[in-house]
Amino acid sequence: MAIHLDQISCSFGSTRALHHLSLDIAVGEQVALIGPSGCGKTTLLRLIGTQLRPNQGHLTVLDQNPALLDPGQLRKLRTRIAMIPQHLGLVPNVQVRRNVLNGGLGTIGLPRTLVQSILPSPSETQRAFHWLDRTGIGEKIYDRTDSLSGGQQQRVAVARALYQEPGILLADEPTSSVDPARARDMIELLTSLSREEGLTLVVSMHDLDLARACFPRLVGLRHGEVAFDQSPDELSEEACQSLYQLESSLPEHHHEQTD
Ligand SMILES: Nc1ncnc2c1ncn2[C@@H]1O[C@H](COP(=O)(O)OP(=O)(O)OP(=O)(O)O)[C@@H](O)[C@H]1O
Repeated sequence: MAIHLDQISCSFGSTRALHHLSLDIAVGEQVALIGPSGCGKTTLLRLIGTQLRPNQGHLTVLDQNPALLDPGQLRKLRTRIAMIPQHLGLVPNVQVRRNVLNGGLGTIGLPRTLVQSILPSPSETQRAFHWLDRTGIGEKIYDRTDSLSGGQQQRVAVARALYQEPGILLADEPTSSVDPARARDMIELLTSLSREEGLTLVVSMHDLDLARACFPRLVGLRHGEVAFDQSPDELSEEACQSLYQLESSLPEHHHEQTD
């Protein structure tokens, strides 16, 4: 099992983000996490990425329990989990190559990082090109990152994640700031790369129609609990509607709290 969550609860002060949530995701599965703002999608991704610890419950990622690992083992596990954050986290005023190479920082240690930032080896550059090429923008490798379009920058973030050679790829609302055609391109890029590389893929998103069109498994979250866990064919209109009807009736504190 790539990801195993058993009765996980996670709170921030008095705000309950996840409540007795259980979910198993097999190696190579592609899962869309759907639900209204504040339902717990980012919290769940951060737990899987081992950036957060649950208050209760049992979690294993790539068959390891992060709570039982020493700092070195935890670092190693994290190199196998790549996260594409909502705002991409690219360094704007450097070459695209630099941003892709940043995907390897967790693995190579400080001395090599310093050398690499001045003079990347030909094999590192070749590998950066390989992943940029796989995302369709190989020719941009020496361009300044902030000269690229928003869609191209998203591809740089995908290449950076894949440079890490992860077992699990997580993406937090990768479609939130792009137009519908770009959103579909992005999701199709992620799902096809995950299929070809045998990568477990978990993507949070708001667009239910896009999730239904592109993912074989949809997990709906509501108030930090699993509302449904189904294939697009199984998913009923009622289940979808109930998920989003609650958006307007969320308790007030769900709107007020922020990251
Ligand atoms: N660092 C934090 N401090 C306090 N509360 C938090 C924190 N992170 C999340 N929360 C709260 O936990 C709940 C779940 O938040 P989360 O960000 O996981 O939801 P989400 O589904 O990803 O929302 P969105 O779609 O708006 O990104 C919300 O009520 C949120 O305000």
